[in-house]
Formats: sequence, structure tokens, C-alpha cells
Amino acid sequence: MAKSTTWRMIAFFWRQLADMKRKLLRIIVALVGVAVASYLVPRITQYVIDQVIPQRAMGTLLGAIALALLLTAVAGLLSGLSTYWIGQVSLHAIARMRDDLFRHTLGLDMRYFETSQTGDLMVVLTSDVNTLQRLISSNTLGLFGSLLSFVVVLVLMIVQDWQLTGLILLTFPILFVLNNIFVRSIRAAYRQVRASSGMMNNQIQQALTSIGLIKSFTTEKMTSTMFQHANARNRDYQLKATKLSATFSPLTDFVNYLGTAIILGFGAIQVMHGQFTVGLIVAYTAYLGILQAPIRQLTGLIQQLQQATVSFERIEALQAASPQIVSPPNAVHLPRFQKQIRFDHVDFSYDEDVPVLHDINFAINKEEVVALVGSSGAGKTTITNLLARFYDPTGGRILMDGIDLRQADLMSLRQQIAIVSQDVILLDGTIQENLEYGTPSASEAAIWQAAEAANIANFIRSLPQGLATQVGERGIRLSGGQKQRIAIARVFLKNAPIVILDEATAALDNESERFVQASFDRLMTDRTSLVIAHRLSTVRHADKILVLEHGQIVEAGNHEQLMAQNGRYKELYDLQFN
Ligand SMILES: Nc1ncnc2c1ncn2[C@@H]1O[C@H](COP(=O)(O)OP(=O)(O)OP(=O)(O)O)[C@@H](O)[C@H]1O
Repeated sequence: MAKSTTWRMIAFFWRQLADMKRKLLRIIVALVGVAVASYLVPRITQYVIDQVIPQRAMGTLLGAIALALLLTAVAGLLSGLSTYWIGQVSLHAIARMRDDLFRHTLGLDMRYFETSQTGDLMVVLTSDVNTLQRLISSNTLGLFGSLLSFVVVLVLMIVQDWQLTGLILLTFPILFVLNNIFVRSIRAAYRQVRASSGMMNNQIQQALTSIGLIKSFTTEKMTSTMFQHANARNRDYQLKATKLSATFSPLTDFVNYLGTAIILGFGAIQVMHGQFTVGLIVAYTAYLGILQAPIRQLTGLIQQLQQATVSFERIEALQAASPQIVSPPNAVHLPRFQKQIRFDHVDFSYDEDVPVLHDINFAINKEEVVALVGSSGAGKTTITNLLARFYDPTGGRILMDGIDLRQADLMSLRQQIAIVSQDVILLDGTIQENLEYGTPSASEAAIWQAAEAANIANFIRSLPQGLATQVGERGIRLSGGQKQRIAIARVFLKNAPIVILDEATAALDNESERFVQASFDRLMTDRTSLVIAHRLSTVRHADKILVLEHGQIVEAGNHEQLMAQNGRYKELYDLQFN
């Protein structure tokens, strides 16, 4: 599994890089340049020691040093350029991937978001993508440069002295095995560190978001003790990882030096027998460094690769999630709503075995107000969810002017529906930005008109910064009623022919309630409304009231008719009235 994921990941990156082949070629040329230069510089050192010094050739010395400097400078320039180019290529690929993933996520069904943890999605969209970014960063791709140098230098060394080269290579398996052991144990350690950091973060997040709860139940001490435990665990795991690193570094240094010792010992004996020069020993010591670098990097890369495959699998899972609620291939563009919305024998369940709506039949004619009443959990919100096509019925159909919603272009449907729900969502930004959300082309006059209609214009005018006042998390605190009226003004601007209202005026005081109610009434005028009614005034004036119980319509009619029936509606009515 892990292996095939690695291949899929490589294939994925290859596709991402497909239109950047010319840049890749430039990078490879630069890296070859670096490899050749890093081979040549020690050769010059060798030449100076073995030829120039014995001959006391001053002119040659200056030339050799100038050449070495020039080569080093060129290698530096090429290496800098390749790092930058690699960064360019990989950052482009990652940015594109992040865009694609975000767009894809926004397009997923409501059901997907309701069944996934927001925290998990955040991890995929941020840290999993970052892990992949690290994998294809300059550091890692730079490994190919080191490998290139490795091969070039190795071949040239073998040609020069295969015996000594063979001896040096003896230390490499030890280095590789040592690295692998380390990588494996440090990975286990870091897994624990990550898990415990995650736990700690969750605790912090939960405490900050439920600070009111903590204070009112005076659970500060309990909460901080719990945090202390998590923090201590995290510290111990970190320490374990640090200990591993601390042990490993000197060990590698020792094995690395073993290589130098071999060159020194073997080389010195050869020099004594006149078969080797001092310069060659110096050059070989430099080459040893060039050979050792990729081995260290390689094990680092294997570690990153393993982390990245875990991330890649999660990203793939997100990519594989495909929305069911989409426009069909030959979608009908819904013209502006004309006559009637009809629920035709609609059944629905969120989970297969728990039916929520059963055989729902009703019609809403143009400019009518249809109210949904019934006890909590009866299915009122679910009906509105189906009308906005956040979900599809599991049985029956919903028609708008005779067109099945599933046949319609989704945009053309949702643009005709405005929703005012109980939880008002204001964005971090100015009042104006909140009002024109979804209608960015609105003129200032239209904005004020909508604000007037929603009974919020006077309040906005009373603010020193007016429409430019910041609201949301970092802005001024608005009352529940003010927030709701901003949301209503937003809906006025959208000017959709159909409104879904979840009248949540219960939480408001009388004064605010009056304001909000007045703007609701204005909103419903000349529009077609489906209202989850909590208040009697709306219910009374509704053209039709549907009484829902356990997902079924048990009574339907207007207020007078239903009162006369003396059934469930009257019971609910009396309950509220008394
Ligand atoms: N996303 C969901 N996934 C699974 N079940 C759900 C989901 N949303 C609602 N339900 C269930 O569907 C049933 C109907 O819920 P719905 O929200 O439509 O009721 P409601 O009449 O609007 O209630 P309330 O007046 O309390 O808002 C309930 O039993 C509820 O638990």
C-alpha cells in the first residue's frame, strides 16, 4: 500500500510538473555544472600541493588559485540559481494543488461537511499540503544535485584509484544502516510528539472557545491540571526525540571520520611507497565529504517520503470525495420563479435507516407564505434544506415551475433562494462587505435601500464609521437583533424571489423583535416564502400552515381552518398562547 502510494505520489508530482519541463531542464543543467565544479576544485588543490609547491611556480600558483576561486563562485551561482528555480517549480506546483483542493472542497456536499470534523479537514488543507511542500522543496530536490555530484565524483575517483575508492565505500553501508535505525526510531518518537501536540492544541482550542462555560462552572483548576498532564507528556516525548538525536549525531560523525582515517592511513602508506601524492590525500578527503552528503540526505528524504505518503493518502481521500448534489450534464437553466413550487411524495433520510420525512406533499404558489410548524425534530429545517437542494429527496421529487430540481442548474436554483437562518454568520470585515456579500456589484444607493428595508440603516448611520465599521471577530460587538437585521439586509440585496426564513426571534427582546419582525414582513412582501414559524403573527397571516409531526404533514390549512379542526395545531397554538 505504502509503496503504491509513493508511486502515485511521484506520478502526481510529475503531472504537476508537466508544463514546467523547460524549467526542469535548466535546473538539471545547473546541477551538473555544480557537480563538475565540485569535482574540479579539489583537483586544483591537489595540483597545487603536488606540482606547484615542489616547482615553486609562482605564476601557476596565482592562476590555479584564481581558477579555484572562479570555479567556486560559478558553482555557488549555479547552486543558488538551481535552489531558486527548484523553489519556483515546487511552490507553483503546491500552490496550484492547494487551489485545486480548496475549490474541490467548497464544491462538496453539505452532507460531507456535516459528517467530517472541521479540524480534520483543516489538517488536510494546511499541514498535509505543507508536508508535501516540504517534500518537494529546494532542500529535498537539492538531493538530486548531491546525488549527481556523488555519481560524477565517484566515477572519476574509481578511474583514478579504484582500491582506495573501494575502501572508502566500505564505510557507507554502516552509515546507511545507522541512518535507517535512527530515522525509524526518531519517526516513532515524533509520531508520539505529534499526537501529544495535537491533544494539547485541542485542549487549548476547546478551553478558549468555551471560556464562558469554564468560568461559570469554575473548572479553571481542573482544566489547567488536564492541560498540565498533556503538556508534560508532550515534553517527555520531545525529550526522548532529543535524546535520540543527541546519541545519533556523534555516532555518525565517528563513522564519517572512519572514512577520513582510512584515506589517511591507506594514503600515507602509499605515499611512503611513492605510489601516491600528498595532494591526492587532500583531494580524497574533500571528495569523501561530497560522497557522504547524499547518504545523510537520502535517509532524511526517506523519512520525509514516509510522512508525505500519509499526507498524500489523506489528500487523495479528500480529492476522491465527489459531490452528489451537482448540476446534471444537460442542466436546465431555471428561469426566474414564475408560478409554483411543489413537493411531490417526498421521502428523505439523512442516514439510510433513519427516515426523517415521509410522503411530503404540498405546493407553494407565487408570493404565498407557507409556514412550517411542529415540535422540535419534526423535520421543518429538513424541508427547507431540500428546497435549497442541500440534499436530494430519497423518494419523490421537488418541482419548481414543473422542473425537477435535480434537472436544474444548481446556480440558477440557489440564486433564486435567499435564506435567513437562526445562526447569523457575519464575516470578519466591514458592514458594507457583509451587506454586499454575494452581490459585489451593488451600488451604494442599493445598499442603503436594503439597509432601510431591514431596519438597520439608522443604526449604521449612528456609527462613527458608518458602513466602514468593522464587525465580526475583530470588530464591534453587535446585538443578536442587529446581526439578524444585517443578514436580512444582505438578503434584500440578493433580491431572490424565494425566501426561506427560520424565524428565530425568541432570543430577542421585545424592542429588537419588533424591528426584526417588521423587516421580515417587508422581506416576505412580493416574494414567495417558506417560513419555519416560531411566532404566532406569521402563522396567522400565512396562506398555508403545514403541521409536521415525525416527518409527516399531519394537518394543513390556514389559521382559521386549523383552529376549527381542533387538532394538533390548536394544541400547539394553545400551548404557546397560554
Ligand atoms: N445533518 C443531519 N444528519 C442526520 N440527522 C439529522 C441531520 N439534521 C437533522 N437530523 C435529524 O432529522 C430530524 C429532523 O430534524 P430537523 O432539523 O429538520 O427538525 P426541525 O423540525 O427543524 O427541529 P427544530 O425545530 O428543533 O429545529 C431530527 O431527528 C434530527 O435529529
